[in-house]
Amino acid sequence: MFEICFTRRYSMSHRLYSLKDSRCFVPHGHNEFVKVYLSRPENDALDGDTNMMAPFDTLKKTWHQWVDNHLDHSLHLSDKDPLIGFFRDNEPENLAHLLVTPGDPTTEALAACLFAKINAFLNDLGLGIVCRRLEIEETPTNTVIFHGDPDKALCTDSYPGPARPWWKRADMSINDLA
Ligand SMILES: Nc1nc2c(c(=O)[nH]1)N=C([C@H](O)[C@H](O)COP(=O)(O)OP(=O)(O)OP(=O)(O)O)CN2
Repeated sequence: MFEICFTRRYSMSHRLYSLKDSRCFVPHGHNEFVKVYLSRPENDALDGDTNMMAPFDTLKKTWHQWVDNHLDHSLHLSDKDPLIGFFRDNEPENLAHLLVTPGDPTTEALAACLFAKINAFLNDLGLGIVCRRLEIEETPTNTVIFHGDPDKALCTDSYPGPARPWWKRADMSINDLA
């Protein structure tokens, strides 16, 4: 089986709102790398002419657009974080830069959301190519790997967004605050 791996770098900040006594409660930032592993499970054979699963550019264009123009320099907050209210009241023009996760924006939660997001983009291509594994290097010493079902991984019981939240939509959104 072939796997194609793309890597992208972005800067982000977050705070872990449930960890009140921790230094992670204080908003802080990371320069992270996300790696996605793509494969075509149903038909792995090369055609003898182009010999590609699909051109790299076709596979990564929308994903990298989203990473570069929306994920990069975003502030990640729990859906329960009162900082969201601060932005609503004082800086509504910056709401578009908030990435909101169901519960704390840990690297685990982000990995599951990003996994769902790239699969929404890939599904739109209709090539039968999927992301089966995603890795986020939060720091040079901490990496989180996700593969599986994001619906089972994320707890959305009290998430205030729509049934199809931003991570399941093949659009440029990073929250459901609009
Ligand atoms: N399971 C998780 N634990 C922690 C996460 C997380 O996303 N998932 N995140 C953090 C903080 O973001 C913290 O900034 C990074 O963790 P930390 O290990 O403290 O980072 P260091 O660079 O200081 O680690 P070293 O081992 O000193 O290199 C905390 N926990």
